[in-house]
Amino acid sequence: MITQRTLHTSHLRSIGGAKWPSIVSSGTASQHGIFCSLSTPFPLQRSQSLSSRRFKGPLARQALSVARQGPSAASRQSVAAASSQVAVFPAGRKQAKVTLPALIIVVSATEVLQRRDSIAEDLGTAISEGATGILLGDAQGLGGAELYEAAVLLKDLLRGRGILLIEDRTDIVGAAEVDGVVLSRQGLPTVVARRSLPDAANLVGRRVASGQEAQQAASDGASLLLVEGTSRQSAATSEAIREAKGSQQGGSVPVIAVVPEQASVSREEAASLVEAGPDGIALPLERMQQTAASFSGRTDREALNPVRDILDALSGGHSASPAAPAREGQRQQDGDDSSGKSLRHLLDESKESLIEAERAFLSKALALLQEVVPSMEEISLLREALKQLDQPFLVVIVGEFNSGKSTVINALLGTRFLAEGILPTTNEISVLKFRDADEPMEDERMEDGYTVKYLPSELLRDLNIVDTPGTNVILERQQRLTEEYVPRADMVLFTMSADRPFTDSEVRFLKYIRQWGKKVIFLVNKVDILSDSAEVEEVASFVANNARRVLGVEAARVLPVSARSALDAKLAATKEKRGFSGGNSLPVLDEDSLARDQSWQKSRFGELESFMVEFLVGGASAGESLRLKLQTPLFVSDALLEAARQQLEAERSTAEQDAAVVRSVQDQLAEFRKSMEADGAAQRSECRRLVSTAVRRAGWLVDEVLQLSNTEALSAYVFGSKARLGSLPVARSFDSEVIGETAGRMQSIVSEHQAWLSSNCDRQVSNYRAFAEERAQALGTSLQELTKGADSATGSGSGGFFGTGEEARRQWREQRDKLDEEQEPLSIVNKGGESTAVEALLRFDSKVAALVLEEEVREAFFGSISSAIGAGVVGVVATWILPSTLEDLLAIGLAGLAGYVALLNLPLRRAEAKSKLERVANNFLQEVESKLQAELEAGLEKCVSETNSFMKPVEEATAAVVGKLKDAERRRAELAEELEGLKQRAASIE
Ligand SMILES: Nc1nc2c(ncn2[C@@H]2O[C@H](COP(=O)(O)OP(=O)(O)OP(=O)(O)O)[C@@H](O)[C@H]2O)c(=O)[nH]1
Repeated sequence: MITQRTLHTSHLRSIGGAKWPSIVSSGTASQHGIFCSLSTPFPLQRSQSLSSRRFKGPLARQALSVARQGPSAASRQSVAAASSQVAVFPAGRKQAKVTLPALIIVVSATEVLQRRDSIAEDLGTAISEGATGILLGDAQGLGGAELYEAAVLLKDLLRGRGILLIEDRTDIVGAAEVDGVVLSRQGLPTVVARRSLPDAANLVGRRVASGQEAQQAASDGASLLLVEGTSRQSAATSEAIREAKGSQQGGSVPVIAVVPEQASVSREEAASLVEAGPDGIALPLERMQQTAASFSGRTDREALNPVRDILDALSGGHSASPAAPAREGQRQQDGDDSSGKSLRHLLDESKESLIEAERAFLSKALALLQEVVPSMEEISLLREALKQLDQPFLVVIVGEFNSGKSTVINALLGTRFLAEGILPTTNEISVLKFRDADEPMEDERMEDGYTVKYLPSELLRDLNIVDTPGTNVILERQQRLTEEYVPRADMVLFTMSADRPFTDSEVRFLKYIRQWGKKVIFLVNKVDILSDSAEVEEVASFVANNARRVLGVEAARVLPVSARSALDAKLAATKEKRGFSGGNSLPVLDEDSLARDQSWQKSRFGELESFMVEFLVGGASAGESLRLKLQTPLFVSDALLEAARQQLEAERSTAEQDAAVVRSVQDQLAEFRKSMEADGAAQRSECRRLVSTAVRRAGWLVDEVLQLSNTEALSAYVFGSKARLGSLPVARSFDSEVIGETAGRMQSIVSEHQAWLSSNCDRQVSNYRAFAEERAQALGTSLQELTKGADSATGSGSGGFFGTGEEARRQWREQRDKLDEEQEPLSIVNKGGESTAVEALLRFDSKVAALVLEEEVREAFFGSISSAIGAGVVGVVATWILPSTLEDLLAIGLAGLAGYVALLNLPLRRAEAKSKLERVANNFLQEVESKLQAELEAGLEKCVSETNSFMKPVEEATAAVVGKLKDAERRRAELAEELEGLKQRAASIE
């Protein structure tokens, strides 16, 4: 039989333990990646288009809708839906963590809403100086909407730089998607609050005032404890902190000291607080300065850096400070090998070369993943796995709560080192590592939240053992912690209770473990509760069968044990204890008596121990441990490369949709132009209708005036010698009967045309600009930056035909000037200098038009007379009478017989007059129309060129993202292929 002694024998110690070079330096937090979702909808236009009142055709409506909404809303939605991040862990994204030492600023929602800007500045400064989070208080009295608003403001401010917690209101935590809640002492039970929170909000803090409350909260699954004394005095707080820390086995839930709003902290109180050893402090913003002064002992306000001073005091003030060991731990991880031996002794040349190839591969994979999927938080697993290569074999013990994980470890160690109990007792991950007895043994809180416990047990020289929280559905957080740790394991000891092996949830969790390619040893614990060895065998084969059937594990290694009996036997066989620092001790066993012990024999624990020895250091399966060790980072890479493939694929499809949406702007611009042109044509045809009506009326007027039976009019011409030209009957009727409302309506069409054109074009440009800005932002840059690039590209002649906004404006001005030069001035009114249709129309004067008509009438008479009395006479008469008025002329004409005869020619003259009028009107119409059209074209040209001046760079950048993602996928696929080769090499290690 192999006993505990076997594990301690000298052949273990004789194995070489040369240090392996460390592979990578410690990693940093992952950054946020580029997401190409089009999340913000276009702003709806407030002002209505002028034309919408007048032109209501389908094209007009389409043009307006394009101008108001920009690129198709439907395509934007589909894009937004496609941008999701792939999570490697089944329970979703990784948890938010409390950075230690913590400095949490407590603010009230009322304060946030009342002095938004100033508080944002104060909090922003504190966060950038190192404050680790914000607790939004004052939640009870406020309405949901206000609290939500305050939470969203703070979230925006934090931008992930620290945690955001809300006091008690789990509903707002979910709605505002913040990191978690702090429950008051009377608030919801921790378990209930956790269940009501969404997955992403994983932090549940609880206010406690005593060690008992702290213990309860920790075992309920609280993720941090906020301690304040019942009497709100710092002395009471210090006492409660001490109790809270003491009450927790391993002290792994962070304990935060709360500085109350009303009380100030004196120097003595600060010292006592620091002495109590909290993991952080929570205090109102306005207490910061004074508290920092007390903590640092500085009096000079100028020299104070409140955040830093408080954090320094917390981390440097006493030996139990969490930050210092965390840093120490990092050092250890980065290469200090004193915590155990690696498996180097099992290496031969070919394995050495495999290791080298693996290292090179892992560095490449790490670099690629960091570059192409920086938002994937799980990259840290790869970093860890790389470091882990230099560390002893890592055995992770998992199982449902109460299955006896801690007891198994205790039995391996031969002492009650870890807490056991029928209720969930393990809330955190504990990594057990070797350290020589004469070295300090304080627990170390690692930066990633795990606790390393050191002890001088020989067992730990060859392997590190990890105790994990039990998995079950009630304590979701614990389950997640364990899930997150599993990928690091080189081997998993899956502990199940003999009375309920292979429960549903165990099967689920086992499947998850297998997904990471882990070797699982099935430990059927508590076999002492089974009646005889036949039952034990029955359960063992049940487990083996199910492992094959459900998990596809052939020849599963099933070890039935009784950890409790084994531990009891070892405790009974303990001759003496070797104490080491921290008040702990390890047994020195009387191995003969242990071997004789009935309960030890029944416990079958020796089989587990001998398996471990054989597996790790000698015997036929020793090579398997090396293979597993080398496979761990490869399987992690495999999972991450696959997750990266999915993420890249999702991002590429999103980016392609984005690019299509951006490209569709061109079609939309063409559509916009088409519908604007249709509306413009409708406006011009309205002008034509108005003018032709006026011409018709003018014709009637001419007919009416120029006829012999029109005695009234004719006598006015004959006898109205005093009347001036402008007030003749024709002129008077012209205004009322011919022009009527025409001039007014024409004027309003033309001026509306201009307003309609500019407002639609401006809206279009500004919508697309907003869209382009949003796109630029989604690409992780700004529009200014993108168009700057385009500017220089244009300058160098390689950037296509689109210039910047300024360039577009210059082109537009040139174009417009050219158009103006080409335009003939309007013949009917002003003979020179006008530029736009509006100006032309505004200068249109019906009186001038009336004069033209008068002229025609005069000419009609004059022509009639001249043809009647002969050209010579007309010449004389003309020179003689021309300076006089028309009335005089008519009087002369009508007085003579010849004049009378000549008047018989009137119908001819009327036709002439009308056609002349028509020509004039058509000239006028043509001028107006061509001006309108030119304006429309120039406006649209400007709109398109200006839009393109920023859309084209965005289009290019969006297309570049697609190209980059494709390239990233190609590189990823190459690595995945390389990985397959390495996996095959590793799998063939004997
Ligand atoms: N009968 C019997 N009880 C055992 C055995 N091993 C552990 N127990 C008991 O089972 C209970 C749970 O043991 P723990 O070691 O705390 O179980 P755990 O899996 O670590 O529990 P959590 O840390 O809460 O996940 C304790 O009361 C132990 O005494 C065993 O082999 N036989």
